[in-house]
Amino acid sequence: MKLRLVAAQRLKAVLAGEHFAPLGAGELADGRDRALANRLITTALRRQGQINAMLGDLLDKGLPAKAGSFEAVLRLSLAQLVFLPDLGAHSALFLAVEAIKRDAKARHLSGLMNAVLRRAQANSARYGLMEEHLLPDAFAQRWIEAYGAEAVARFADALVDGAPLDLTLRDDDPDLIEALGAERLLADSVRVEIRDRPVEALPGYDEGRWWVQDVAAAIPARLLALPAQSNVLDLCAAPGGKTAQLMKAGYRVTALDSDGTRLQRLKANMTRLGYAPKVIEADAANYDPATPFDGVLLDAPCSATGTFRRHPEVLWSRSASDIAGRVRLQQALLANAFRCLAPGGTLIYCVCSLEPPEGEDQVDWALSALPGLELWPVAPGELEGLSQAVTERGLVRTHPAMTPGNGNAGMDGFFVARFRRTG
Ligand SMILES: C[S@@+](CC[C@H](N)C(=O)[O-])C[C@H]1O[C@@H](n2cnc3c(N)ncnc32)[C@H](O)[C@@H]1O
Repeated sequence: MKLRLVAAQRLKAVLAGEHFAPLGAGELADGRDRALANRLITTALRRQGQINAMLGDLLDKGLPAKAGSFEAVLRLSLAQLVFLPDLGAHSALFLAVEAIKRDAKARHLSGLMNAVLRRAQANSARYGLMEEHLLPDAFAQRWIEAYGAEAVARFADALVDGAPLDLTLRDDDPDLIEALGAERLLADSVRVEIRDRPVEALPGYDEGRWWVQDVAAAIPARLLALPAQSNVLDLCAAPGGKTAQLMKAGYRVTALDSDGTRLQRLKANMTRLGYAPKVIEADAANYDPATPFDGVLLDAPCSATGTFRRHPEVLWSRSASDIAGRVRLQQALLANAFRCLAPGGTLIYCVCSLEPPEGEDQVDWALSALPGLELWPVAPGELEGLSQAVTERGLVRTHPAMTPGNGNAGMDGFFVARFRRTG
């Protein structure tokens, strides 16, 4: 019961707009309970489109208003009934009714909960097949246009399957890779296929021998291709995945972010890894350095739709107007990134987004709005093992239906462009 109440609380917060993070030991001490609660929440989030369709079918009058935890408990129970049959239908029904009896704001709805879940149970075989609802229609249509129907069908599979754990190695040591049970992907990125313990308990964590970073997220920093000791500005740096790569490459790194709390995480990550970049809390849209940089990496805030395998909630919390707002912010940040760059310097622009307006279209904007900026195309050979991600224009576009390295499926959706400042 406790795990269901805690899971409902977390799901409710995510439905209200919070970013999803799995429950930790502080919230549910027992490891098995925690794993089960996280399985329920992630299933409810990955299957949110299908569960929305079920709710439309089951609740003639829609969801009751101001009903406390009713919606979250119902979604968790539908996830269990339809998609996690190994957990048992009886407990899905019984525990849902008991859970809302403990919530003063939802207790009067226990009869409705019971009736709805019984109808869902009777329809569970049909509900389990409604795969066309996995991705929101608006996203699916746009993505089919951009990436093709076959790729988008695989996005839906990737949404259900979730993401494996990818690491970037500080120490490229075959013994470490073996101890992690990892497969090499691209350059110094490896993938842990089967994870049986928390990240902090994996070999090499305490010694700072690697950091968590999706294989796609590790591409942009590698493309700077500057000599060691170059001065590099990492704009929008926290929590520091790309900062660590820039430090590993031997650059003199300034890591800047406007969010003090996220910068604390960056500092803790750098301490664990044994790196000491210069850290600045400032707004990247108007930061004005005394000396311009040889390289600037801008990992701009975006819709984050490319991370839907780990953050399925982004698919349901982003509207067209959110994306338009991000596009304007990205342009302001790009313009200032250009101002921070020395003549001859290199600029990398990247976003973890699948939306062309935040990626490909921003290249056109930058080339027309920022005289003195030119595209420095990425050559397919620079991404050995992933040359299919390099477009004809020399831009990099990855998505979850792409396969890096030797057959390990899936990666985040990322867009990367490389520019040079000519004057
Ligand atoms: C995609 S995340 C960066 C991830 C990071 N580069 C990494 O590799 O670990 C975007 C970051 O942009 C920061 N951000 C958003 N608006 C900003 C602004 N105006 N100035 C500086 N940082 C900003 C956020 O605080 C967030 O940390």
